[in-house]
This record gives sequence, C-alpha cells and structure tokens, in this order.
Amino acid sequence: MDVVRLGRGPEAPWKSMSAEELENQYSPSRWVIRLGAEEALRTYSQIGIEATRRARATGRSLLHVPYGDAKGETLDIYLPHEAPEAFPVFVFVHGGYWQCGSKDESAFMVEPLIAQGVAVVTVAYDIAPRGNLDQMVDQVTRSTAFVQKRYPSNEGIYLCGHSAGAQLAAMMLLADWTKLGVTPNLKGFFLVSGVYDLEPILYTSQNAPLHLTLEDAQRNSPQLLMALTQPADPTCHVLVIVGQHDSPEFQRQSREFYQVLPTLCRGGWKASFEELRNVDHFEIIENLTQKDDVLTQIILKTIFR
Ligand SMILES: N[C@@H](CC(=O)c1ccccc1NC=O)C(=O)O
Repeated sequence: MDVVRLGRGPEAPWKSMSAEELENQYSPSRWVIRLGAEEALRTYSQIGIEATRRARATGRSLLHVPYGDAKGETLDIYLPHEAPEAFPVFVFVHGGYWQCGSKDESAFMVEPLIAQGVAVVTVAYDIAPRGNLDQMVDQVTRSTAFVQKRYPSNEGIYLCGHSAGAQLAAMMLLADWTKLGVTPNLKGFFLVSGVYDLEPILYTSQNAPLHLTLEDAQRNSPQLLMALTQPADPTCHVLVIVGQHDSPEFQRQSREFYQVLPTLCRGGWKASFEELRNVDHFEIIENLTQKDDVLTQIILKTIFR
C-alpha cells in the first residue's frame, strides 16, 4: 500500500534531484526567458523603485509608519485619491528569499489600485541575517493587526505576497489573532509565485544567510500546517497564482498548496488556482503597474465582487 504523507504529495520530486538541479529550480531568475538572470533581477528592482517613486510623488502617502517598536517594523500607506470613510486595503508583502527586497521598491500596484479606491500598504520586515523566519512571520502578523486597528471600518483587508512574501502571507491563514487583541477583517489572499514547503530550500545556497534547520523549515511551511487548522472567516477567498514561466518546482509548490487548501476551506472558503500565461516570476509582479494587466484585473474583481 502507498503511504501518502499528510500535506505533501505522494512523491517529492526535488528529493531525487542533483544539488545543481535543485539550485536551478529554486533560482527564479534563471527561468526568465526575455532577459538574462542578472538583468531580470535588475529590471525588477528598477521597475519597483520607479513605481514607488511615482506612488510617493503623486498620491497621498504615509511613509515609514511604525507598526512595532523595532527599527525595521514600519509600513507605507498609500491612500486612494478620493478617500471615503472606508475603503478596502491591499497589503503587499515583498519577496526576495527572506534576504533581499524592501517595501521601498515594492509599490508596483499602487497607481492602478488607488485609482479604484483601494488603499495599498507595503510592509517592511527584518530580512536575514538581521531577522529569522519566525520573527518575519510575527512581524507580518503584527503589521496586519496594525492595519486593522488603524482602519477599523475597512471594507476588507486583502493580503498579497510574492515568492518568499507569499509564504509569509500564507502563514496569516494560520495566525492566532487572540493574543493581538484584534481579528483583522481578512477577505482575500493573493499568493503569487510562492514557496509553501520550505524543506527543499535547506539544500540550496539560499539557506546560507537564513540558517534554517529542518524544524525551522517545517514550522514555517504552510503546506504542512494547513491540514491541521480551521478557517476563521468563511467569506475569505484564497487565490494561488503562479506564472507559466516560473520553474517547474515553483509551479508544483503552488499546485500542491492549492490542493491542500480544501482541508482549510471546509468552512466555505473559496480557493482558486491560476497559472498566468506568458509571465515569469518577476513580470507577474512588474505588470501590476498596469491597470489592464490580467492579475490587476483579477485583484480588482476579487475586491469588488
Ligand atoms: N536570487 C534569486 C532572487 C529571488 O529569488 C527573488 C528576487 C526578488 C523578488 C523575489 C525573489 N524570489 C523569492 O522570494 C533568484 O535567483 O532569482
């Protein structure tokens, strides 16, 4: 009889890969077709910096707002042009393998979302080597609670994470809000090109600054934790999204995470899976600067359904 392990597919294909192949699969920039790896990373960062500059120049923004006492615990808030009393809030958790990236180059989606009356928050958290995974999860938890306390009459908080940021956002599906004294009005999750089972990362160069042990990886893998919990809000929508040109391992991670969501979605949560055509790991977020982009439209339709 086959033994199927809880939370993971019956076979973990990465276990039979060579070290070189595993490194390749978990290096998103190597799968970019339109550009070389280094240029892809440079372009992503440039587009993020430029979008952030525009967002800060044109919009009503509150920058570097502390959500905690530590120096790195700040977030940026971009408010809609015509601010009514209440609005939906889109919270973005940037990626960068928990060791690079920042909120200061991640305001990609601000222009198209604030134009439609959605506030955007970009969260800073202490990346490695300053922070570890448990601290980052705690920081994202506290920043989400902060947003709820700051905007108690919000029309829904929508959490979006990219890549490593999608793992941090997905961990919010499992957060215990009671100790924070507030339950955020979470209405949707956009989990974009994420990693949900962290074990393979242990065997790549990405782990050098992270120092993850197997236990750290398991404790922070939403893929393994999902089967154990109950949802808090039955109206929440979880969208798992991956690019056609993400690596096969990234595609598998997204597909398998989507497949374990029904255990969590028993309470009536709606889960969906989208593989977006013609985009790689970086374009999928870069394109959020455009109002007619497929993912921008999916986000707006989910918020205003
Ligand atoms: N060194 C990585 C960089 C990377 O993965 C990355 C860069 C920016 C935003 C997200 C990323 N991926 C996961 O968090 C790479 O090879 O692509």
